[in-house]
Order: sequence, then C-alpha cells, then structure tokens
Amino acid sequence: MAFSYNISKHLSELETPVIRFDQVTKTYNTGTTALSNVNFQIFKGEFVFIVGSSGSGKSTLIKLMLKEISPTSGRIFVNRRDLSRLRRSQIAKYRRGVGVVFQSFRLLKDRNVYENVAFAQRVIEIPASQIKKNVPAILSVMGLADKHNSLPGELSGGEQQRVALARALVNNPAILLADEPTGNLDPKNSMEIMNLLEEINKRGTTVVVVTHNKEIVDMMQKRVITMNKGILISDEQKGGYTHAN
Ligand SMILES: Nc1ncnc2c1ncn2[C@@H]1O[C@H](COP(=O)(O)OP(=O)(O)OP(=O)(O)O)[C@@H](O)[C@H]1O
Repeated sequence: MAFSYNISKHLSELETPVIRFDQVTKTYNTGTTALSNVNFQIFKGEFVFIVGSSGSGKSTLIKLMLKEISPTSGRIFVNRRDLSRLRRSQIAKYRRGVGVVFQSFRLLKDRNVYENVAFAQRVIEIPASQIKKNVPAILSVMGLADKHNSLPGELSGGEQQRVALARALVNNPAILLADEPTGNLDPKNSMEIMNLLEEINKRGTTVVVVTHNKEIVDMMQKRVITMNKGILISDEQKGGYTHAN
C-alpha cells in the first residue's frame, strides 16, 4: 500500500503546472479588454512560445505573470502560488524567483558585465564568496568569459542580450520569461539567443518566450500558444506561427 501511495504522490507532483491561468480576463482602466477568459497550463521543463499580432495581449500575459498588474477576473498560479494572495511585501521576493529578459536588455549602463550579473545575486544576499564563483560560471556558459570588464555600450546587441540572460539565470530560477528577446537582434544573433534558451531549457528551466519571429518559431517546433485580440485561439505541441496573423 505504501508503495502505491508514493507512486501516486510522485505523479501528482509531476502534473502540477508551474504556470496556470484560470479564466483570466484583463480590462485596463481605459476600458480596453486585453485578455478575455484565458486558460492554459505550462508544466515543469516545457519550452513554450506565445505568438500573436500586435495588441493581441502577449505583454499583458507577461506582466500578469510578474504581478506587475492584476487580472480583472480569474486566477493565476505560478509555482503553485496564487498570485492574488501574494502580499505586497512578498512581491519583490516572488519576482526575483522568476528570470526575465526583454527586447531592450535593460542593463545598468554604467556598470560592467560582471557587475550587472553580480547585482542580481547581491539583492538576494548571496554571500560574496559564492558570487565570485557563480558570476564567472554563468558568464562562461553565455560565451562572455572575456567580457567581464566591458560596459554594455561596448558590446554588440547579441552580447548585451546574453548578459541579460546571464543576469536572469544566475539565481537559478525555475522559470524564465522572455518578452521579444530577439526583437533588436539580427538573424544570426537571434538564433544564438534561441539556442541558449534551448540549452537552458534542457537543464530543467521552464522557458516561456513571447515573439514575432516567425522563422524561429517555425524552425524550433516547440509548443505554440497563439493569441488573437485577447483570446487564446490555439495551443499546439510542435506548432508553428501559422495562426498568428
Ligand atoms: N497600460 C495599458 N493601458 C491601457 N491599455 C493597454 C495598456 N497596455 C496594453 N493595453 C492595450 O491592451 C491590448 C493588448 O496589449 P499588449 O501590450 O498586451 O499586446 P501585445 O500582444 O504584447 O502587443 P505587441 O506585440 O505590439 O507588443 C492592446 O489593445 C493595448 O493597446
């Protein structure tokens, strides 16, 4: 009996989604409904693209996951936490547990590469001795071992995005959210960033990528959630960009 109990417990853990949207609607103060009754679940270790034309609600999804905004109705769970129950004092800590990268990189322009990444560790009070090991290790994974002392302005767009990825990943988050991570990059650098995201995903991080990049979505054959005017219109394993226009 004990044996079967353990198996079912294990299965239920495997099946717990890391992100769950439950009938989520978001209407902004202006009256625009950006999302209507959206439902989906993302499981541990998945790689998911979110696609859709401009204004279809993709960034709104990301902002909701980061609790930068709250839904008008419905519920959102991330790592089993109901985000509506997060107290104000818990929000900063919650966000630090989710890695995020944006189209615009958002690096500290007056700090070098090492400092940009080390900063993410200092705010969660990782001991200095540990930071000295962790930062070079992740910079090396990102192919930036020789760029520790460079300022962001001295790097190419692709390199800057790799610094942003290193910063998002140095604290070992269970989830990485990327909002148009290749929006400012040429095709070669875009592919490099996608290869890194795939590598990170293979190491166990759940990866969610919002993108307009049709070629990459079609090539990578991952799960694709397609939004249109705030409605989730398709959710396909090994999907393509087909419905997004
Ligand atoms: N802060 C806001 N206040 C009012 N309306 C907003 C706000 N943010 C977004 N919207 C509206 O909500 C809808 C969805 O916007 P959202 O930014 O989520 O779309 P998107 O799919 O990310 O678009 P894009 O691909 O252009 O970035 C749009 O109609 C937009 O104008």
